[in-house]
Amino acid sequence: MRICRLDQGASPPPSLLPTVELLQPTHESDSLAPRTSLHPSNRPSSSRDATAAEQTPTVLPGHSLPPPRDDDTDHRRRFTVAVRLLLLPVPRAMASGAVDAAAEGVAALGISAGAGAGDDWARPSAPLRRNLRLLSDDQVELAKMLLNEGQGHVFEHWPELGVDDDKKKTFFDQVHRLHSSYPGGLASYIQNAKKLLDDSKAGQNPYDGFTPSVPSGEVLTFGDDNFLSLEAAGVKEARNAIFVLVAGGLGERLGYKGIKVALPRETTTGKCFLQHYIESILALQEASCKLEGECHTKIPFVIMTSDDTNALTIKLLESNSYFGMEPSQVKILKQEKVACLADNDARLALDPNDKYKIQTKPHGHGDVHSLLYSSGLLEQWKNTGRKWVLFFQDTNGLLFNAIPSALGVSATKGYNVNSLAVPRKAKEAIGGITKLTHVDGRTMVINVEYNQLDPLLRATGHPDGDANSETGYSPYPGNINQLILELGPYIEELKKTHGAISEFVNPKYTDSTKTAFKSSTRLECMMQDYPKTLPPTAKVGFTVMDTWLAYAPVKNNPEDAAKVPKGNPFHSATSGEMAIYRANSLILRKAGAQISDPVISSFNGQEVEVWPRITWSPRWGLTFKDVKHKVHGNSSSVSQRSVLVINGQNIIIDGLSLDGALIVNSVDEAEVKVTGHVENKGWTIRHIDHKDTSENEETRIRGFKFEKVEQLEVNYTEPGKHCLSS
Ligand SMILES: O=c1ccn([C@@H]2O[C@H](COP(=O)(O)OP(=O)(O)O[C@H]3O[C@H](CO)[C@H](O)[C@H](O)[C@H]3O)[C@@H](O)[C@H]2O)c(=O)[nH]1
Repeated sequence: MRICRLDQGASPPPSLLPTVELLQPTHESDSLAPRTSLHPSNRPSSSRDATAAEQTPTVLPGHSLPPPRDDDTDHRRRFTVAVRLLLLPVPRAMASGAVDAAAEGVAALGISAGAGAGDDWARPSAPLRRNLRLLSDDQVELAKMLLNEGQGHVFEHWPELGVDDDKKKTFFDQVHRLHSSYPGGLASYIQNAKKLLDDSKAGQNPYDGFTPSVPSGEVLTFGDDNFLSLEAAGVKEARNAIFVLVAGGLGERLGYKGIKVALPRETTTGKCFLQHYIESILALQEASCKLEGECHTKIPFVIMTSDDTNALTIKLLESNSYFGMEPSQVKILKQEKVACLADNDARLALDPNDKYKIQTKPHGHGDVHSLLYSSGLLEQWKNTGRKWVLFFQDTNGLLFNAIPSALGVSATKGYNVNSLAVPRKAKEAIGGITKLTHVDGRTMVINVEYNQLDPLLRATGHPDGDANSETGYSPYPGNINQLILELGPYIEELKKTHGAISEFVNPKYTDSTKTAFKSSTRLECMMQDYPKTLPPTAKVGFTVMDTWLAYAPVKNNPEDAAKVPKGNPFHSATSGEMAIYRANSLILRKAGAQISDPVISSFNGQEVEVWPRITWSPRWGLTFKDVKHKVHGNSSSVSQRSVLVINGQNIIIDGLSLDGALIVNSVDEAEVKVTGHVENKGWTIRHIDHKDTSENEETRIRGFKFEKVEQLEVNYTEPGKHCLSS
């Protein structure tokens, strides 16, 4: 083995950069952003154990689904009415209501009067009435609203004045927050919930009158000429893009205690999802700018967080110097949670551990549209020539393999909306992209969420429901929730809707009488329902790519993953990591390298293909053209037991024969040729049981870890030409 100009030691981590900008638009000032939707949608919450009857989610009544597309005027008129109803400036309207004389008398003191004739409104709740002296005028109005909406139970346990007074005040602080962060206020939320819960109980079919059929979209074949030219078009457009990561989800199904974007995407390098996303955006930025010659564009990166994820996301960014991104490029939009509902009457659920607190949960990724709208960022970006907004989710480690070509499709086809899709296995937990034709002739191409597709098909003459065709896949492409929206039309639409996304509710009932819930529920909304409000003239398309290339999320905990029907994807930490090795192996094969076949192995009860553990930094292989350019000839080979980590922009693989572990790091200015035979004992894979608490959680949920027996690691830190050869 001959190593030319080998330097050891990595550069020290950069020092901490300034803190991220946290944008928190309130809906009080943006009261137009309605949550009551005209175009309801349906989707289950994280848990998937309820029966179909129990799971049927519901939409707001009075707005039959989907939107009227060919009678837009009528639709808009109804929409306007709905919005107006929501637009009442609730706190002020309430404050200007009848205020009793006693309260007026003490208003200057900031407290209301004690129980008296003017407090008759509080008669339904004796505990509240006894505590009225504690409340400010605004709080009195909130209390009135709660009683009006049938929420007297929240005061039932209140002791007399003087006991727990601070907690009582804190309770009202929370009520105020819930009230002011929901368009139309908490009363609207409760009223919407009542309607949706009624519909859910009645089993109302939101797709009444619609017939599903298989739509046609762009189907890409990895590596062919069309793919290459679309990738090139996408890279060119990338400098006009904005990336939006929705990362407010609890990740209940995975059960991981940290934030999902902090999980390692793969464990050869241990780089987390967020690092990979940021490095991919920066690589795109650089590649796109290079095409321009001189260009100083910084691609904006928005992260939507929630109270569950916000602090940890900011900490992850700050403690890693934003993974190389300029802090000013990153914008954080925090979504507010909504109140949980305990029963069919939409009674607010109290926290079992703190009766002075209302239980809350995230409202769904659909919040991203109203948050972007009210942030004012979209207009700013439009003024600086941005054209595309790309939305993506927290744990798809393969996503950036698909971004350049998908953006190329948007640019060349002129799509206002482009959804990325993959072939879907029947009953897989991803929505199906479906053409819906109404009896009155309207049509739309839209995501039908996975729990709705089966009942819809059964109700429309497909007795097998959500079933695979002779191809072994569902005929309906699977939506992976990577959306590319054209900025101009997006802004125009948001000016009308203010980011309104239809809500739905998905209570898990204890039994078929649908009278009680297994646990509290809440209203939700989904970002992929955005096209439902678009006029028929909008160019809505989708792009289908191979699953192995584009989609491998980490959503399921080991136990649930092991129960996934045979042949369906596990969507676990195990499968998510193995999918990266498989994709990289297949990409290198396509580029001419000889990559050994995988072996089958079982981790945490999941049988997966174990390919050579090959990874590279986004700067090395952003597009297939880049990979082809850096893999010379077809004489390189990598054995199944090998690990290959390529970490540097200008590393050329030319006649390498690898049987062991090889890690090559280089600075941009170094050009490194890797050739010859590298053999060592390499890294073995040790099985770990997910119940083995001696291992950390990140390891346990994937079910394996590498034992680094022997490896060759080389670091090129000096500019110039280098070679690593035997
Ligand atoms: O209130 C929320 C809820 C979720 N999220 C984020 O939204 C993304 C998606 O959440 P889930 O992974 O829980 O989504 P589901 O698996 O329920 O389903 C979604 O993702 C699937 C693909 O992974 C399909 O596209 C499906 O149609 C779509 O609804 C995640 O990044 C999550 O962090 C939020 O930001 N806020």
